[in-house]
Amino acid sequence: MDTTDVPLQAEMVELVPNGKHTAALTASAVPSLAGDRFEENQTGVAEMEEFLPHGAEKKQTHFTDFEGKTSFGMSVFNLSNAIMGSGILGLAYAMANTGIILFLFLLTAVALLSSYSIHLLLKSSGIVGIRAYEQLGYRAFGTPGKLAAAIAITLQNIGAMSSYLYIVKSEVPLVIQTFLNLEEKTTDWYMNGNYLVILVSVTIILPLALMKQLGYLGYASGFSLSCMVFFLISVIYKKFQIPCPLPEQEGNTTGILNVTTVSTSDYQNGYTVLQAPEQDTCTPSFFTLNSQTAYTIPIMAFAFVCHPEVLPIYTELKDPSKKKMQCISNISITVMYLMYFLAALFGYLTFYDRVESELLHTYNKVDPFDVLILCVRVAVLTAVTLTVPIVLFPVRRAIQQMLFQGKDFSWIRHIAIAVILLTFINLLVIFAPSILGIFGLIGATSAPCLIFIFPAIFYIRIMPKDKEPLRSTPKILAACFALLGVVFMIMSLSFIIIDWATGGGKNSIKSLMNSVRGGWNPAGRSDL
Ligand SMILES: NC(=O)C[C@H](N)C(=O)O
Repeated sequence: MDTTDVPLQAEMVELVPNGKHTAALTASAVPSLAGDRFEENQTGVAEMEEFLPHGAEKKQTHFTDFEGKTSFGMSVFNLSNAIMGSGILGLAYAMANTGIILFLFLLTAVALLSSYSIHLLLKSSGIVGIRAYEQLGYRAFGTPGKLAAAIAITLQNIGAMSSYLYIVKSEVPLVIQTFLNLEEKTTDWYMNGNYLVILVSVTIILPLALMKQLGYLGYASGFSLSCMVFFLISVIYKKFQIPCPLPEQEGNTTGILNVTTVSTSDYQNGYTVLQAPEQDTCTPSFFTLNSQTAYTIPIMAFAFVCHPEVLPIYTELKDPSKKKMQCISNISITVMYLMYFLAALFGYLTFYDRVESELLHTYNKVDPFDVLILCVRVAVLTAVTLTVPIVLFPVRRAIQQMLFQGKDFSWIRHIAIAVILLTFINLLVIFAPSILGIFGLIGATSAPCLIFIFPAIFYIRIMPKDKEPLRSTPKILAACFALLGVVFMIMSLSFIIIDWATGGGKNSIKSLMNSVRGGWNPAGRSDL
């Protein structure tokens, strides 16, 4: 089809919720939304060519720019999998620093805000045709908008993927060691996290990342979610199994509960400083405020980030409509909200103030050879491994939009970008885990941008003024939403900077990691 049709088609889509554009294709008379700023929408030309059926022009009344094939259920799985990641492991720690009531309040607020943000993205995408986050940026602010969105997505998702692969690198050797019943780590290759992370990347992640469409990952996502359900059930079960307070270390290695002392000094290191009044260690707190409370919002925001994946999933949805996609998002967010709350609650009620910024690590201290905990670790490993391909898709797309815009789909490029990305993340995780801390800084800026600021400002720019004037309630609400994002961003950055200024080298890195990775904190592990 004629490439010059593309911007016109996109423009004429009048508040059509889903990319099933009912507007006629005689769009030459429709004025450009943003004036003459964009001579041509080069962004999606090639992709649209690919997606657009060649007979589309004939379908004057029911134009569909991409024939999605993914079912409602699979889309729920994919979006839930995109939401669920290492974030869940940090929430019990967040609860220890807020108390149950304040945590519930904040978690509810972040979940609602996340859903509202998806609403804004979907509404904007109804105007320009469903595509991707960066295209909304392009529509709203031209190339700078597109680049800002693409860079934020790339940084956020590379940060998330490297945290997942770090879990693989540090947990798989421990799991193998435990399975083989070895007291000490040996020098065999299968005990070396570096080799194992490469093996997992090549054998599991890469083949999944090479799929042409996200929709094909539905089964993997469903499996990944069931692993997380198992994790949750185990966390609940363990609450009733692990005594509080933990008995002192007895040098006992044969009992059912081999308990290693969890002394308070273990936790008085940098980011895990918790003031645990001796006599109250096993009493839940409903409302807590301490120096770590401030990290709660970035931890929760990270846990709910899925926004780069929303539009690609929408594009691939069968019989798409904005209502259907919002419903998918709301179901995914609600289920994750419940899982997050329960995991945090029972994790917290097991260890109270002694919970670490990474929940699994805390169980390790009780009994690293416990079979159930071992299975839980395998489940979490599987879940995060299967999340990597989902999170990689939007990054590849963002790179394509930045470097190869307007080019036709090419398998070679599709494969090459995935291989280069995975190689880069592997190198990062293997050779420079401490550099990962820098993603803390990036994450503190990219997560609020992707959840709050971009959806709101893109919406304000994209929604035509004659439909919704600048002073209309939806636009004022969107402006407040963007402002909230700026406040969150400044807040997170200030905490990081204050921590850097006062914490000293290692601890500051810990705090950084903590603030971006939803509490998953490789730098906080003893092996670093
Ligand atoms: N998709 C992401 O960026 C992070 C994800 N929400 C997590 O908790 O790991």
